[in-house]
Amino acid sequence: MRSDPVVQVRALVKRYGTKTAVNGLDLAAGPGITAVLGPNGAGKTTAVETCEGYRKPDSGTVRVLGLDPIREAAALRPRIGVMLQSGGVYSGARADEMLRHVAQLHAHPLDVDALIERLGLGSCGRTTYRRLSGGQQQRLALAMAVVGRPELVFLDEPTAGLDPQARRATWDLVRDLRTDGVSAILTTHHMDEAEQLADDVAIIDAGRVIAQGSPEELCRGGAENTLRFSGRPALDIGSLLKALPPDCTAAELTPGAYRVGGKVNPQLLATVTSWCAQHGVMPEKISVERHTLEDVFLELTGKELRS
Ligand SMILES: Nc1ncnc2c1ncn2[C@@H]1O[C@H](COP(=O)(O)OP(=O)(O)OP(=O)(O)O)[C@@H](O)[C@H]1O
Repeated sequence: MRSDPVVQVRALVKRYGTKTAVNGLDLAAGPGITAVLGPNGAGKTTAVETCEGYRKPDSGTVRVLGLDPIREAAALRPRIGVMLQSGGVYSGARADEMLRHVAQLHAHPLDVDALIERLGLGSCGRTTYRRLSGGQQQRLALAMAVVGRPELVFLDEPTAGLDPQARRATWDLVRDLRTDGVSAILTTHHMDEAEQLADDVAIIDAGRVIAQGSPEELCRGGAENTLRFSGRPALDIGSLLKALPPDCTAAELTPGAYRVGGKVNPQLLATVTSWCAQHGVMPEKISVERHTLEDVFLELTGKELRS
C-alpha cells in the first residue's frame, strides 16, 4: 500500500435494521484514484457515504484525510468534493449559476467557464437544472464536485448514462485532476473505466473488501490465463497434460487449435514449447490471453445476478 492513505476504513459495520450492508470492511486508499467495484447491493454506496460523513458507522473507524467525517466534518468538508447522483440541487436554478455559486464557496476554485466548456456544458449554461438531460445533469454534478479544487473527490458512477464523447471528457478531466494531485474514490460498474483510470481497485462483496490491488496486479493474480497455440491436428493431449503442472487443462478446440489453461507464466510457456520440440511440433501461432478486470471480477464475485 502506498503511504499516507487518504481514506482509511477499519472494521466498518453498518446495518439498516436487520440488514447488514457493510460487514467488517477494511480499506486503505492511497493517493491517486481508487476504484470501488462490486455487484449490486455489495455495500459500496453505504461504505462511500459513510466516508463522506452522510452515514454513521455502527462500529469501526473511518478516517478521511486523517479526519473523522462526522466529528470533524467542518474541517473536512472544504477539502473534499462529492459527486451526488441526484438531489442536493435546486431544480429551478440555472446550470452556470449553480456552478458559480459553488465555486464562490471555495478559496481557490477552478475557472468556471473553462470547466463548463471542458464538460461540454457551454450550450446549456442558461438552462435550468430540471430541463437538463440526464447526461448533462451528470456532468454538472461532476463539475460541482471538482470546482472547489478538493484534495479528494468522491465520484459515484460518474459516467453512468453518458454518451461516449461525454465519457471520454469525464475520463480526461479525472486524469487531469490526478495529475494536479487530486485523489479520487470512484465507484463504477464499468470495468473498462476502472482499468483506464484507477491506480488501485478494491472489489467489495457482501459488505467486505474481497480483493485489492492495481488493475495489473488483480489481472495477474488469482485469475487463470490461457495459452493458445496451433500445430498439426490430433496431437496427443494426454501426453501434453502429463508434461504440464497438475492444475492445468489442455484441449484441441478445432483441428490444430490448442488451448492450455492454468497459471500461465514463463515456466509454463517453456514447458509447452519444449513439449512441442520433443514431439516435432512447430507451433505456428502461440499467444497468451490475459484476463480482463471483468474476468477477475466475475471470478471473484460469481456470475449469478444479485438482488
Ligand atoms: N437506506 C437503506 N435502508 C435499508 N436498506 C438499505 C438502505 N440502503 C441500502 N440498503 C441495503 O444495503 C445493501 C447495500 O446497499 P448499497 O446501496 O450500499 O450497495 P451498492 O453496492 O452501492 O449497490 P449498487 O451497486 O446496486 O448501487 C443492499 O442490500 C441494500 O438493499
